[in-house]
Amino acid sequence: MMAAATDEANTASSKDADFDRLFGELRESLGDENFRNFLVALRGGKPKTVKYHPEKCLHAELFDASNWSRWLDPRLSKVLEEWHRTGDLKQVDLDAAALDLQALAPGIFSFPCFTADFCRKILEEVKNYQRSGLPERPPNSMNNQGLVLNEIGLLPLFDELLSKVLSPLAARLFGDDNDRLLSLKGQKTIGNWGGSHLDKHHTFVVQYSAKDDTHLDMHIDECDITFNIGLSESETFQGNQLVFCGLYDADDHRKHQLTYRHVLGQCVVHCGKQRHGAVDIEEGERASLIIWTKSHAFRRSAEYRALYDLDRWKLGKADQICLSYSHDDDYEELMPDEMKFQMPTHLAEAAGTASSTDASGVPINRKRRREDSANGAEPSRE
Ligand SMILES: O=C(O)CCC(=O)C(=O)O
Ligand SMILES: [Fe+2]
Repeated sequence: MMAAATDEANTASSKDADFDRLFGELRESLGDENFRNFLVALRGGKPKTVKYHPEKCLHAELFDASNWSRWLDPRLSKVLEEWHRTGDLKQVDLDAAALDLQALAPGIFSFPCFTADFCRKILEEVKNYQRSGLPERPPNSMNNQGLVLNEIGLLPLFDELLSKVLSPLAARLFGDDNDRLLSLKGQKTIGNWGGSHLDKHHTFVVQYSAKDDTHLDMHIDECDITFNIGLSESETFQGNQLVFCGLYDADDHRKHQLTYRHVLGQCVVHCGKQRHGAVDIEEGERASLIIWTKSHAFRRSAEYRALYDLDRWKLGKADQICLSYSHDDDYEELMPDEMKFQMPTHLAEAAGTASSTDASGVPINRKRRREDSANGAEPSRE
């Protein structure tokens, strides 16, 4: 009897696993949006189409994809000029002093991306949509507050921005061996994560305030490369820094690497499989524009399967700030009761032996060195 029950349970769980695998493969080959439409169709429904643009939108110019170049920070446009003319990736000089790219930690870089005007308009558009009463859903499985921009008519704009702006950067930082830089400004790149062949994006805005999402638990992203652009003025929020820990299966994946303070228009780019989260917001509101990008070709390769195998994932040593209440089985044991399910800023500070950035996006230790040398003092050692 016992054996039969166990066999039955085994059969059921192996059927569940088959089902999960099948659905996973289907989702992978259809892409997220078509997969969602497929599920809606299975239930006999019609995929939802939202009539927002042009009747109800605020900034019609955002919805005209041919405007894509208008929104770029001029420092980034300049670095892409030669590549646009020749198609030669080697001409994308991320080292150019004029770009002011910051190499923050291995595989984590930031650079000026969009104009303040674009950031303001995107955020105003999001708030306008949220007031409209049109259908909404959470932007991903962990953030409640925000909006999926691809679903309100902005997909063509972000398609253009992916192919004309973000793709060459991804290729140089996370692409094939032929395209990728080995290091940049003294920081190593972390190998091929499909950056040469990005073909899909999930683009959304996340919002934090005392009212709803106050922080974001540690996680990895459902994508290969993440572009995350600050939409809020530095003076409008306190706390809520982005904290990076290690790559998902590295021995140090739960060790603090970087505390990053968002800057308006500045993009922080990282591999989706880098553990990260946002600490509690202390004052005001913050919003970020997130572009999760994927390469389906890369995901089908043996190289990807060798890189990303959840069976290899293990817990291992941890800084408290890198613990995840949604994903870590030892969270209950390692996090003291009075600190559970919060992500206070001081936890990031306590772990902040690695680098941090300040309100202008400059790594603090490097800034101190610059100031010291401007004052004629001996540069401090890292
Ligand atoms: O709050 C942020 O800037 C990061 C959000 C994030 O990591 C995500 O939505 O996946
Ligand atoms: Fe994320």
